[in-house]
Amino acid sequence: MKLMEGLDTAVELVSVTKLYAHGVTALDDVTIGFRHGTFTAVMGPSGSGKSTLLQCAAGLDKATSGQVRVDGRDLTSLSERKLTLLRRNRIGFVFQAFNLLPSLTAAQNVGLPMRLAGRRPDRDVVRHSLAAVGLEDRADHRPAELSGGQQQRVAIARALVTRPAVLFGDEPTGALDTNTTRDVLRLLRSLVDKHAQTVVMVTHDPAAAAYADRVVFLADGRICGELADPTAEAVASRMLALEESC
Ligand SMILES: Nc1ncnc2c1ncn2[C@@H]1O[C@H](COP(=O)(O)OP(=O)(O)OP(=O)(O)O)[C@@H](O)[C@H]1O
Repeated sequence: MKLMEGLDTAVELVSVTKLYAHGVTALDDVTIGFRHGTFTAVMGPSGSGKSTLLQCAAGLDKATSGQVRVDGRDLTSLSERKLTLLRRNRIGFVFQAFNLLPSLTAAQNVGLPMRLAGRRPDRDVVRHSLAAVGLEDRADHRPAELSGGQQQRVAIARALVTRPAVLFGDEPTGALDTNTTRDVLRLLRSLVDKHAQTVVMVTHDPAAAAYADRVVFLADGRICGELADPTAEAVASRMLALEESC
């Protein structure tokens, strides 16, 4: 199948199918592109394949068939070593649980991807990354000394430290209260607006999805619709219709 959007596209899935054991089809012939410098929310009923889509797009899980392109490179054809390098350098991922190392300071956590790559963390790069998430004054704090929202911002800074082509978030605000959720969503929005970062986020929350440029809906492992310039109300009513038809 032809590529959909060419050079403008940071991430592209072409006819991706993911089968699990016990006859589960988690993704069923999914073709979708995520353009550079855009913010996309992925929504759908529980079990519709949202996390699987993100994991396959990020090279954390292997598609059973189809192609996954990041920065124009097909992840499915890379050796394990090359895939690890591409994942480390070009793909950022944040999870609902912040996954910070408790014994390390914020700056040390942000520098981890460089350490894992066998390099000494570059102080300026780490400071710049912490500044991008508004935490330059918390560099020496350990996770336990930070709020949940601040911890997630450190995780985002860590994911951004290699200047990835795309930042994926799997329910990045799922563990946060309403106010902190808003701060993190505003941060993601400003990374897109100010730094042309590409962001793809799974969420259950229509209000969170409304921060995105586009919402993609999944049902039973298939893309079943999209909404541009979403409002929380429009997303909620589309979700209601999807859940009723499941
Ligand atoms: N490792 C696995 N082995 C077998 N089946 C799996 C595995 N991971 C996910 N599945 C199945 O694949 C389907 C899609 O799961 P996935 O986690 O992607 O859905 P989701 O939309 O993210 O769900 P939720 O909103 O509940 O987190 C589900 O039917 C799930 O049970």
